Amino acid sequence: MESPSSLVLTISLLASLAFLSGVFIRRRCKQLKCPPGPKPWPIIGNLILIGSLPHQSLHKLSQLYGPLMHLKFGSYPVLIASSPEMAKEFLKNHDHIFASRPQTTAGKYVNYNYSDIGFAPYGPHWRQGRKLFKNELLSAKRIESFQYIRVEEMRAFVSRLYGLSGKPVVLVEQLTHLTLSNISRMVFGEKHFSVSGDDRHGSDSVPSLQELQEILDEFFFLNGAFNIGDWIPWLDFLDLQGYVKRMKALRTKLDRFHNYVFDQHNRKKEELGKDFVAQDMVDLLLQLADDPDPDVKLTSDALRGLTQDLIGGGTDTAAVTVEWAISELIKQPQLIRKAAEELDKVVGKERWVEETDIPQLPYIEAIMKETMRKHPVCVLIPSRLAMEDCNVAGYDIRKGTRVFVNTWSIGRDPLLWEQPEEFCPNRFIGRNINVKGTCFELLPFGAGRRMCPGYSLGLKMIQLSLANLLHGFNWKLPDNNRAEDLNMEEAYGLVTPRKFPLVAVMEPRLPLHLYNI
Ligand code: HEM
Repeated sequence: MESPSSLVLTISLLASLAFLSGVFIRRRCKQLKCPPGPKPWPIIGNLILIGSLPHQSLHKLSQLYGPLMHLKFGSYPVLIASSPEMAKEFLKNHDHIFASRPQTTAGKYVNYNYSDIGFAPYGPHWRQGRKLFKNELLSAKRIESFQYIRVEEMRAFVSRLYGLSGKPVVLVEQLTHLTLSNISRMVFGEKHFSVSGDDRHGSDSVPSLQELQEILDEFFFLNGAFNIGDWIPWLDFLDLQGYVKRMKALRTKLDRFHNYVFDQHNRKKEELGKDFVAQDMVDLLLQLADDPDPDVKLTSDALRGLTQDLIGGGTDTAAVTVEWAISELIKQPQLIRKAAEELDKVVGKERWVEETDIPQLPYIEAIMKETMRKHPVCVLIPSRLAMEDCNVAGYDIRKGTRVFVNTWSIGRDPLLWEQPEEFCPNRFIGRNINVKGTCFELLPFGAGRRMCPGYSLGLKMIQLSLANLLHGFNWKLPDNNRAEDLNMEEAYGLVTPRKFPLVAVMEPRLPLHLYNI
């Protein structure tokens, strides 16, 4: 073990080296043509400027420096793209160069050494995973085959809410319960994470829905946290924020969870032998792992990483989007009335909204798009990494540069959106703007090679729950709180939720027999 004085000496030496390399990089940047940006400090670069809501700080800075801004976070050059044109440069025109992601400590510990898709570097493993997601796990046919689960869980959801009528409800808790029940049944195929069926409680080996939710909360926090060691690698060993310790503790919980899930599925597969038919996504993954001739062998870590992508991808993202939508609507009751009119006309008052109704509900779709414009859950699209030196929009970009697209900023550009601070679904009526990664002014699911592979499932879950919440309930704030006083602050993370969860009171608006399952 090193003595304290030799440790101090080592740190000072490393700091001097980092400082000198900073000077060297700045000199190099002067020789190259870099986009404009604020001057970096030694060692920390511009990290000091980003604050607790990085997307908002970067938005303000980009108004000074322009839609493509050059910064330095710790040891790494960073670019912030804040206009549709710049987003298109990175996510379409030069997508082949920026299709990788930087390695992070969370990717190592929490995501099984980058064995998932979201954190994996561009390469054969990532390609194989994307192919499996597209052709097998999240194909249109597979998503359709799980429709009955979404219907059952939706019924259980509205029934639970009915039981809470007239009382103040923390909406996001109910929504996360819905999305997690949905996804966990599609992925694990069982009901023990769902209270809609024969709900069992956690034991030593079987995590309950509540435990799974706690694991996911920590998972989201640590994956979204700004870990100093990721940006100043020579400080990594100090674990200044204690995140690495938490990541290792989470990994132990995740291991226990995956052991339970995979043991159980493997046992069923062995028992059934040739009669085994995949019924859920874990079954499918196990079958695919048996393939004697895959491009890349699916290791046990890969099975775990891919399972986490499925569970993590669609739970908080969908719940947080719907919570933002209801928060905005509750401030403008006339918009809720307009949505209810559309629902009464198309669906009527004698049944719930079904997925097949969605194409006939343009106003609900407009509410969803407007929510995604003003409150994209990924306010900064997860970082892309330049795999080689290149030239973008006339600027020299070095290999290793990290690129963030600020979707929050694009959604507030007054040149693109009239009165961007207003929540106004009508702006989407009659306009051909989709969320499929081809309209660069609206990128809730990203774009290009790394665009969200779960977007079509995500859209189904968001639209169906939003439509049924508006169809089945009248909404108000508790205790005569005034809608105009509702706090709309954000909390930054891998997804960006409300800082203070919405507490609302619901009353049924359909015949009561529809709520009792
Ligand atoms: C419900 C709303 C959802 C939103 C708003 C959302 C948003 C996003 C965004 C912005 C990205 C980054 C895209 C990029 O880099 O260009 C992403 C990636 C990803 N999403 Fe989603 N997502 C949602 C649902 C889902 C669902 C349901 C799943 C899976 C079941 C999923 C799985 C993933 C995965 C695996 C990636 C990483 C892709 C890669 O790096 O190649 N997401 N998502």
